[in-house]
Amino acid sequence: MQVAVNPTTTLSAHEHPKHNSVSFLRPSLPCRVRFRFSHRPALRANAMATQPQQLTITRPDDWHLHLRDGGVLEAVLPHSARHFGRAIIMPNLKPPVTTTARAVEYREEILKALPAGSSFQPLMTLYLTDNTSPEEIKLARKSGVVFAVKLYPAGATTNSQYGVTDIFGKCLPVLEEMARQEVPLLVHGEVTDLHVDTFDREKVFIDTILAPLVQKLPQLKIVMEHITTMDAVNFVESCEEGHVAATVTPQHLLLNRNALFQGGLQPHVYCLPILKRETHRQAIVSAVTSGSRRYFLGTDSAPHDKQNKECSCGCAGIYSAPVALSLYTKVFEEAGALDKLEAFTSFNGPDFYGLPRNTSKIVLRKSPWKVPVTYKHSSGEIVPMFTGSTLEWLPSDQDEE
Ligand SMILES: NC(=O)N[C@@H](CC(=O)O)C(=O)O
Repeated sequence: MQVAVNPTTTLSAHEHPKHNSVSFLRPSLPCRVRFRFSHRPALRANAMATQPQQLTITRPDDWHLHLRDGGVLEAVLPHSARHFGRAIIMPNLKPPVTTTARAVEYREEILKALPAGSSFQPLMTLYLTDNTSPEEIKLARKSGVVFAVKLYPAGATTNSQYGVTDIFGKCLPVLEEMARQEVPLLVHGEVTDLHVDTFDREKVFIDTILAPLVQKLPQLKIVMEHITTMDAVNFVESCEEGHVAATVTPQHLLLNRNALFQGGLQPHVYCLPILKRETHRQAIVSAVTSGSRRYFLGTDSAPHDKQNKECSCGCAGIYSAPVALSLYTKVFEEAGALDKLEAFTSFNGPDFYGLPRNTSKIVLRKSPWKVPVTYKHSSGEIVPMFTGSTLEWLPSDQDEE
């Protein structure tokens, strides 16, 4: 990672111009994050003067992305393709992508919708059902375009009604085949029992499904997607490195559940798993900024039309693709861990999946930019995360040498 500093224009934290105030909940110091500023005034001033204004990092990948199809796909794909080299494409379309043949077709649709000259690579996934066969896993492995299988507990989230109801029964032969074929299982880690409190669903899933699954099939590679709790961090840390990992979204790093109710009900920060309390957010920030190889970038960018978010029964999902990289950088900067950013965004993911790291670079400049209020598409509009606010880190392609 290259870091460029510009001492003449560097401002100390309290001198930064306030732009349109983004209501981030400023992280208080997570327990394991070490700040490298000295308490001696002279040294501290020096450190302030060397705050980076520009970072050059290996191009990141997004290990959890919803692209949808049709007009929405065309509208959102350029935002991911601009910043990310590859992305794991989630299969929860209507109807879901349950076969390799359909994954191959969907991949073609994505490639066709890419902006000219883009080298973005969609890494396809299959949607696990009670009827998925071990044969399908062999086909997936052979295809060279399917990289994982997604477990949605039936009823857990958007378009999950065809998901799994019987993981340790009907699905077991498939999971055993995945372990043999080294195809990772990507997990939406929430139980769907209506008697379990919404805020406890991840923990109960870990205790009743995930921990027993890891015990039963220790060779199966598992990614716990979009983790939201200290319990998930503890679980991931307790497993063998390289076997169980986790993706982390910008919203679960920057927001706690108060954001859902700040000044009124806020549909655009409603996602699943739902935002949790502050102590959980701090645990996740601490985990990802520690430099651990078990965590990697997965935006869970999940576009829904404005009218389907702002209504009496709004959809779960936050559209973060255009802002995600700026937001992750902010998180690492505020934790004093910018030196750990590149491993999280660009190394840990491909290393876990056994894929090469990207070779191209992307530049992040400290240069305020305004998030558009909405993105229009052929039949509606999508409101991005932090709509209309000003963010500090602007990602762009590397300058020509
Ligand atoms: N995260 C969300 O709230 N929604 C996702 C599905 C998912 O990953 O849960 C979606 O597809 O809209």
